[in-house]
Amino acid sequence: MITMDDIIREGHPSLKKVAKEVMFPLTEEQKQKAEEMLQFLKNSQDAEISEKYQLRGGVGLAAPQIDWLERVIAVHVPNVENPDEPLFSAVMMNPKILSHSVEETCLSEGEGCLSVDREVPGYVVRHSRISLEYTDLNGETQKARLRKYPAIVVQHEIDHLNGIMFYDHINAKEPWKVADDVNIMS
Ligand SMILES: CNC(=O)c1cccc(C)c1Nc1nc(N2CCN(c3ccccc3Cl)CC2)nc(N2CSC[C@H]2C(=O)NC)n1
Ligand code: NI
Repeated sequence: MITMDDIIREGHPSLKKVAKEVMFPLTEEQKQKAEEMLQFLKNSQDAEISEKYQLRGGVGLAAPQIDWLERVIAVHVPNVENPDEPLFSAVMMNPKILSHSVEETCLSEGEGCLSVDREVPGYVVRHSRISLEYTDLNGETQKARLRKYPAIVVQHEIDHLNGIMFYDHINAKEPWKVADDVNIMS
C-alpha cells in the first residue's frame, strides 16, 4: 500500500519534471500502481486507516508524487452527505483538457498538496468547468465534464503531470486578491 513515505516532497526534482504519456496495453505493474493511488486516497479519508498509517487526507494524487513519471492521476472526491457514494472518483491515464469555461473559480481557503509540508496561503484561480478526455484502467477512452470541486482537483493533479505546483498560480504580491468575476468557492 502507498503511505506518506512513498510521497515525494518539495525539493525532489521529479516534482518539476513533465511526465510521459502512458502506452497501452498497461503492464500489470502500471495497473497495480494506478489502483494503489486510488486506494491511498480512500485510505486517507478513512478515520481509522488514516490514523493507523498516519496518512494525510487527500482527494487527488498524481503519479509524479510517488516518483512515477507517467501521466496518471487518481481523484476521489467524497460526497459529505453520503461517504459511500463519492462525488467523483476516477483513475485517469493521459488526461487531456479539451475545453474549459471562461469563468474561473478558486477555493476560499486556498489549496493544499500532499507533497507540500507547509501552508502556502492564497487563491489558486482555475477554470470553473472543464471537458476532459482520458483513458481508463481498461484502456477505454472516457470523456468527463467537471465543475466546482472535482474540476479544481483534476486541474491541480494535471498540473503535477506538467511539473506545476499549486502555488505557482498564487499572486505573490497579493495572494488573496482576485478579479471580481472569479467565483470564490467555500
Ligand atoms: C491551505 N488551505 C487548505 O489546504 C484548505 C483549508 C481548508 C479547506 C480546504 C478545502 C483547503 N484546501 C484543500 N483542502 C483539501 N482537502 C481538505 C481535507 N480533505 C480531507 C482530510 C481528511 C479526511 C478526509 C478529507 Cl476529504 C482532503 C482534501 N484538498 C485540497 N486540494 C487542492 S486540489 C487537491 C486537493 C488535495 O487533495 N490536497 C491534498 N485543498
Ligand atoms: Ni498536489
